[in-house]
Amino acid sequence: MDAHGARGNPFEVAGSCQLRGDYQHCGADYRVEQDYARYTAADHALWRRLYARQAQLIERYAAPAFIDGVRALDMADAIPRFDRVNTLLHRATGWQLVAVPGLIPNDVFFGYLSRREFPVSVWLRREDEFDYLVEPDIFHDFFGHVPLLSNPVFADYLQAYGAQGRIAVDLDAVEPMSRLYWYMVEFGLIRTPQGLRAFGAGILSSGSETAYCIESPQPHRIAFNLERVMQTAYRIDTFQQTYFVLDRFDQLFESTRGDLRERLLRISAQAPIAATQVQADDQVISRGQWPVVVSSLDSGPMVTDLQGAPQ
Ligand SMILES: C[C@H](O)[C@H](O)[C@H]1CNc2nc(N)[nH]c(=O)c2N1
Ligand SMILES: N[C@@H](Cc1ccccc1)C(=O)O
Ligand SMILES: [Fe+2]
Repeated sequence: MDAHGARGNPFEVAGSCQLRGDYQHCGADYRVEQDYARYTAADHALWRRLYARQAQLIERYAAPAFIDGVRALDMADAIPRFDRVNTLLHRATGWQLVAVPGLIPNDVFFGYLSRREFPVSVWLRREDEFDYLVEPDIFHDFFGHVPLLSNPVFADYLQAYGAQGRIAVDLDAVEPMSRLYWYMVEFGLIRTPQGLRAFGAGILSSGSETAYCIESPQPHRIAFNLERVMQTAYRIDTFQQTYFVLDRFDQLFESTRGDLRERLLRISAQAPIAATQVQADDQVISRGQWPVVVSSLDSGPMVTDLQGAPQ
């Protein structure tokens, strides 16, 4: 089966995209066995190093709901077994993990989400991709996405998103939905009483982007607006140039309610906004809006936004 699939995938770059996974043994829905025996001692050791590094970073940079999800999972010591996690996850929010070779076409992906099934790649990145890699591997898919699947509001959102995504595929108006997924599920930020925090999986599986998205003055940080997000192009092979910021997770849930068809068709027909641009009516969120207090903790200077963040 052609890994690119007739329906393409978001990582198709100029007609050639070397997908990393083994697509030779997957069915029409791209399912494979996790085949736990395939993982070597070196794989588990790399997993432990990736986990230890991110577990330390998320205390400072991740949304509390994400941290709670990580703590509920037992994945510090080895690559997790999907079947064991599924028992817990199904009981928590009705979600199940499905092993896939890697990226899968949009319509198959949305189909899974609409049934509360989350596709998780089975291959693990190389040592030299410790800080960042372009394609989603098992560490990105599992460490980045699974913690929030145990959060009821987020779990409901993701299923509603999948159902809307299937409508977008039928309309051939997928791009706005892909952008919404990218800027929220993969690279979303959220305001908390402790200040700006990340909840996007693409941020939290990357050791380098986790600090960058909060600390760097370079990227734009813009308050979430559904139309604006759906219209904004993105890069898949570098840190994001724009991050969108929620006040509350249920803004996401609200955004998938109702009939999006007119909006999807209209936005699909418009020229996208470049990720480097700021629009006149953007609510730009800069650190300056929240007086920043640096309080030294035993773990070194901690940047905290104490005033101004919404309660
Ligand atoms: C929603 C959007 O199309 C997005 O890029 C999808 C496409 N296919 C995928 N396939 C897998 N396995 N994992 C993903 O995160 C995605 N992302
Ligand atoms: N860049 C992420 C992986 C990722 C791939 C595709 C989409 C989002 C994130 C990392 O290094 O962990
Ligand atoms: Fe992802």
